[in-house]
Amino acid sequence: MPLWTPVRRHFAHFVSRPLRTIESPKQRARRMAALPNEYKDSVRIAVIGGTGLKELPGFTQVASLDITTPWGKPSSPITILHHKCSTSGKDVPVAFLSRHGLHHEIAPHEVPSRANIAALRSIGVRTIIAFSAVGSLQEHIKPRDFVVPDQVIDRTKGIRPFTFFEGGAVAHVGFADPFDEKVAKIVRACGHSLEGDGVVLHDRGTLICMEGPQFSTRAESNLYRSWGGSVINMSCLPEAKLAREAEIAYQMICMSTDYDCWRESTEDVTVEMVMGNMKANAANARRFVSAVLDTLSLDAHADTVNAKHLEGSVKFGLSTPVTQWNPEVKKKLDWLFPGAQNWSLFKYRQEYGVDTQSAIRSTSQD
Ligand SMILES: CSC[C@H]1O[C@H](OP(=O)(O)O)[C@H](O)[C@@H]1O
Ligand SMILES: Nc1ncnc2[nH]cnc12
Repeated sequence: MPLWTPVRRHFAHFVSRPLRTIESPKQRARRMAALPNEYKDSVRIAVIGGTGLKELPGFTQVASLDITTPWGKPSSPITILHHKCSTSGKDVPVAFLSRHGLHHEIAPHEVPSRANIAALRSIGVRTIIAFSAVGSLQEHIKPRDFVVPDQVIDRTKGIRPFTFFEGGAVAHVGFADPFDEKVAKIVRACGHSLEGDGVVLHDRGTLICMEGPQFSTRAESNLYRSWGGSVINMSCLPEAKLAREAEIAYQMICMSTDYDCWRESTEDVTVEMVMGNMKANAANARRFVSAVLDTLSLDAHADTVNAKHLEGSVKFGLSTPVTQWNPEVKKKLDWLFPGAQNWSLFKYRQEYGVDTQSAIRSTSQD
């Protein structure tokens, strides 16, 4: 074969190849950097994307915010998207954050969840829809099915920073129901509206959040099944805990990508399997998010989206009087809750022993 043939073949292939439509990481970073770095309105709703969901295509990107919090920088710049609500026609701003970074360079145990949650709250976010690729621990939850979990079992190992309240300010918030039931109801209704159209939804489930980054052993996988676990991931915690501490309504939407390693007739989970199923079901995931954003944008859900039901809960979970906060804690918590330095309800509760819920209602302006 003459020497030049492969070159010519290669060139012929090059010229006849369709134009590249897949963006390189560099191009993507450049495109984001070209967006304005500020957005003047409050953004109430955020989507946190996980494995296989680094962006929300199909929405207009209007800004890319580079925020530094007292807990460091978030996983990625926060993109502000305009979602055109299909019922009202209004443009609703939505924040998008990629949990594992722009190039999936952040491992589950390295995700800066405090910075992520604090940065989202700082731009006004009060409702988070978090996406996650999960392994199924139950036969009836098939790969590509969606699950809206209502419980979580913490199998992380305590190596991830998991609270805003430490170093001199102690608070304990309720976490009996780790997800937001009001948001969950909306998410479930949206998921069901897409059923029959390729979307299969399980209304409830117990999520096991393991440490990783290695997948589980078979013994662990079977143990979790015996505990009643429905699905497993590595990313729900401390994200959900921190959202609760920040008085943000948080609901995770899980998409099953594999049967982990407990099912004898199926191959053990691999990254290839996870990515393959995420990719194959990406259109459904997008339709699901779109439907959820559409519904959350309705005026009828404004109180839920603004997390009115969580407002003031941290004040009542405080164990350390604000007057005792050290300057560093004061600075951090005042960043998270502007005006926290002046919280007086703690004193009120201590002195008068009031019923906390009625105090929240009667002094919501405090
Ligand atoms: C790539 S498989 C393990 C990885 O996938 C899930 O990511 P995410 O929850 O962010 O969608 C899981 O939690 C692990 O981080
Ligand atoms: N089997 C699995 N275990 C933990 N996280 C996962 N994410 C997707 N599949 C998973």
